[in-house]
Amino acid sequence: MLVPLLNASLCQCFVRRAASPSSLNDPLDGDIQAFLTEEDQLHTYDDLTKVNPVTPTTVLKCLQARYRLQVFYTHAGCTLVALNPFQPVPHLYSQDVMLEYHCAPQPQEFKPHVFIVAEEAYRNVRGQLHPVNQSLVVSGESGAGKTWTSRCLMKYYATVAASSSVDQSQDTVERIERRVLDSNPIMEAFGNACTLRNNNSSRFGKYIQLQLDSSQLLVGASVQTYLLEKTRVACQPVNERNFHIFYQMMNGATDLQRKEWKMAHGQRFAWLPASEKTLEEDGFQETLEAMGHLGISAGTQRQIFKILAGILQLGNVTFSTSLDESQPCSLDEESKDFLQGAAELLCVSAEELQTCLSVRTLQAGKHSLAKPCSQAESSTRRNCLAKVTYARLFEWLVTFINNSICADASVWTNFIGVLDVYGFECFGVNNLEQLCINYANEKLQQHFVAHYLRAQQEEYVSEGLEWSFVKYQDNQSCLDLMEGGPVGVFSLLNEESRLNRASDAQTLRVRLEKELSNNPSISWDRFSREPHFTVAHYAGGVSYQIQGMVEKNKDPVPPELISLLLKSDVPLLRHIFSGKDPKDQSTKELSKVTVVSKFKNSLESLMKILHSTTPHYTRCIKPNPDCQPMTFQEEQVTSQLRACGIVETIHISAAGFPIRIPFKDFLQRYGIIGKHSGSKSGGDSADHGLTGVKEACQEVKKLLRVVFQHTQRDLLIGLDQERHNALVHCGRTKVFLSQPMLHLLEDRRKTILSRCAFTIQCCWRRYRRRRHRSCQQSATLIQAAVRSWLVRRKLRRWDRAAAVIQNTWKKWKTLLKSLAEAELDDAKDLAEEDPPGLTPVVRERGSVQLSHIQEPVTVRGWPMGLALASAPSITVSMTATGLQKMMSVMASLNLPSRRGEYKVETNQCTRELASIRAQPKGSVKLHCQRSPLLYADRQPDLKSDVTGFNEILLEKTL
Ligand SMILES: Nc1ncnc2c1ncn2[C@@H]1O[C@H](COP(=O)(O)OP(=O)(O)OP(=O)(O)O)[C@@H](O)[C@H]1O
Repeated sequence: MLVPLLNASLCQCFVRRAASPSSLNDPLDGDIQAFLTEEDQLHTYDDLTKVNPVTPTTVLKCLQARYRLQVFYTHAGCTLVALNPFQPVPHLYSQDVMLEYHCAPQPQEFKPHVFIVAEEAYRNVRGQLHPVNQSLVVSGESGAGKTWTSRCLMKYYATVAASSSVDQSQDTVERIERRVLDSNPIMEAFGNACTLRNNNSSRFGKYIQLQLDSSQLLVGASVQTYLLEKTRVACQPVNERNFHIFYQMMNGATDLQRKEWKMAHGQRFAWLPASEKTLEEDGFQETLEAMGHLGISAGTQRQIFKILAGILQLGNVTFSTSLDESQPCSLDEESKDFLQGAAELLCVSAEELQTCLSVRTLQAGKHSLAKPCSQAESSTRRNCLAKVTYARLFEWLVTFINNSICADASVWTNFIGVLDVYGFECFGVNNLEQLCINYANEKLQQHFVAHYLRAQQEEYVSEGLEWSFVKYQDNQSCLDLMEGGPVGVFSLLNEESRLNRASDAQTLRVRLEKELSNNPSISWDRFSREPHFTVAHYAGGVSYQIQGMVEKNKDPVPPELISLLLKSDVPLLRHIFSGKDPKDQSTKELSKVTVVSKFKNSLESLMKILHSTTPHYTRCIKPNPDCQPMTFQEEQVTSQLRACGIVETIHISAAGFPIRIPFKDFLQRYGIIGKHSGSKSGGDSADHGLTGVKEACQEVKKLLRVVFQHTQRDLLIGLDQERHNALVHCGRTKVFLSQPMLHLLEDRRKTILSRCAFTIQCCWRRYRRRRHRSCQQSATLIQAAVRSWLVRRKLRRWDRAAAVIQNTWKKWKTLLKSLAEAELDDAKDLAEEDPPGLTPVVRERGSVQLSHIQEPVTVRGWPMGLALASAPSITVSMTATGLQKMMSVMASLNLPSRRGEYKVETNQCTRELASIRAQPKGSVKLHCQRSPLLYADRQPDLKSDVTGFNEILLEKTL
């Protein structure tokens, strides 16, 4: 009951991520992305399956980074991805490099290269107890570099097989090598053409078997071709050219040949458009040499070129509409000449040729009926004659090449096959050719997926994983749609083609819709004017036009034409049509052979061969549509990665365990989960640097247990072992993770990290608070210490000052005392001389000596407010006047106020008062600044409270 919740949530996530291709594009969080793949290190990844996570985006970035650094080859698991440099890179393909790869004990450790694939296949054959044949499948879109790569592989084998031959005569080896290699220029001259996408585009598919003897030496080869685009002979797409061989003849023929071939300088041929464009592929001499090497005699060569020249002449024959329907179309004068020329070159009767082209023979029982053709029909018959002749000539050439290079069955024991097939095609208008090509690609894709799945499974097994891709959905439903019996697109198309009636696109469309509407891989746009059907291929949907499909499938060749050619005086022409005489074959037999059925049969036999061999895939990628060197267009590459199955491999990875992390890295990143989950597991391992893989595995398992426990606790449900295994697996050296498991781990890690961050924040804040508080306390302490130090310093200074003052004061006092005593001694002496009661002696201006006063005496005082002298302050403000002053003086001197006994009056003396001192026996000494001692003998009141002699009653500091 508890299981469904988590299962539902995890598995929904799992299904969503695994099933939807777009989910693979999900940008992962920057941090995990950086952990899994370091972007600046992307170019170092030699294998695309090692980028983490394997998504189209990371794969694309990796390829781009490598291309920028001129690294053109990258592994993608069991596939090799080859980016076209579109410029010569001679050092990459030299003979030395070939031998280097061949002689290396472990070529896999070298940089990715097509030679690794070649060498691996070569060693596979050699190393087996019962040698297994090998197949090198080279695919990609037009111009991606398939032909180049196939050539490279053939050169490699020609070199390494020859280099290993010590006991054979060099001559023999060279002859075989040469022949094998010479088959290339011939086939390219006859089967390649300049198209908008590639100047040297192969217009046929081929499978070359390189035959090896028991000593693994190259002893021969054989070629099987598929679906030559023969319509090109009579109908070239705009801005494209016919097959190279016609231009080679035009450019390279001698005058004699020109005369013979009716190919004058400046002669224009309708079927040779863009003849002014010269290509490096137009080397006629090279083709002639190759023909010679392969043993095509000069006579046969002459016949071949005569036939080709005849075809060119035919192209210039145009029919005019006949006004009378009972009469065949007429020819203008020029066309008559060209027809005559064609007939001469093909060595047939010109009249017969014209009749064959413009009159149809209808068979009614034993009677035959002649029916003039319309202009269009006549043109079709003309084209048909050219196409069938060229196709038969090409077939014959291939057979000849095979006869020339194929070793005797008793000589060779094994082979390495090189398959160079057209890639997935999707144009504006797609017809039967595209249907066949895409069908072949579907077949190869299925083969590839099965092989890749096997390779993945093998890796899982080697890592000890018990998991299988049993539920992986491949492209079977699309194949069922096309080839399915009893009802499929091909069978319905064949049925329509075999009916002896005019083909009608609408009828076929209705039949397709009625019979196949249950298949999810087919759809229709009901609003489209043109009848068509859309097939959902693995590489994307392609809409096929039904119009003309049945006719193309029938590929009818008017029997009159074949009969005519069989009468030709050119032996080769007779030969290539021999055995095809319509009279010798029953109509039933003929009607059986449609283009589709022929193609399907040849593909089936190819698939049988592929299934019996060990395949090696090379996916060629065209980095830009303009064939420019060092230009990488992301969209262009992405669509090719999808079309060549690399994205499929990514889906396969996603269906399994797309993320693989070595134990050590895993523990380093996720060890924190164990540490912070209250469990002892998983935490310390990364810190202590585990060395043993076994211990690391144990730690990882513990850690995963913790994660699951937590997930269960969080979601209150349980996960069974089966579900665990669908999410994560511990291999022998790595942890295999599904996308949902990665997200689970990442979520857990993030939660823990944010909890840790919160704890760190709390600690930090607490620490900051404490630090602040202690700072405050310290500041207070320092302040107190400084203050006390300042006070102490001040006190010390005060002490010192007081001591100085005291000292000085003491000295001063002593001095005064001594002076006073000296004065007193003088006064005594005077007193002894002057008897008491005498009138005061004025000693000094402004001062009086009061003694035994009978009359109120005038005390000449001090001009300033002596009264203020009694103020606590030692600084006296001199503002008081008159009585105030007198009173204040009285008060300050603390003199008893005895009315009438004395009076104090302001002295005229403006000098400042220094001090007032007590005199002996009650006298007061008014001490002036200048000579205070002059007042020492003044005695204002004998009954005063002044006690001390010479005591300072009041003093003003200066
Ligand atoms: N490895 C390479 N180094 C240098 N140039 C290359 C390489 N591969 C391809 N090219 C260039 O790219 C061009 C197209 O390559 P190629 O003819 O092999 O394409 P293709 O896939 O066979 O195309 P098609 O399907 O049309 O035949 C070549 O003519 C060559 O100039």
